Amino acid sequence: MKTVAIIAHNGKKAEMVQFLNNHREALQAKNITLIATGTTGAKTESAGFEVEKLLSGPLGGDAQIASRIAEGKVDMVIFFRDPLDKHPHEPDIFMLMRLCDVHDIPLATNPASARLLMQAF
Ligand SMILES: O=C(CO)COP(=O)(O)O
Repeated sequence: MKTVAIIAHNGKKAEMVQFLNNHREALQAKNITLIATGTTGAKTESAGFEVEKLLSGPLGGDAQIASRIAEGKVDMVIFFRDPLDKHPHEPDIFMLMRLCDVHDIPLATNPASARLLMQAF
């Protein structure tokens, strides 16, 4: 079983749901468990996926996922960031991405790279 963390900023949540729908069979076939920041997780659940929901990003959800990465509990991160919006919790976002690099965890920040990573996963 592998764990994939999914996170999407508000302007990218629809793309995340679309991405998951497009990969529904692969997620099942590869026995992937999903964890997510709060609102991303709620949207994911509404689309019919099982997902562990952590706190909403601005309330510490990114930091919780960063902590799971540091503990070696995450195998891949899909984080659809919105580069055209401001985020009050930017330090948490950088921490999450930094810890992916520290621990050599694959990180996709847009659908094109996420598609490639999922193929290889
Ligand atoms: O803010 C986020 C990522 O930085 C996402 O958080 P939500 O999924 O709770 O909207």
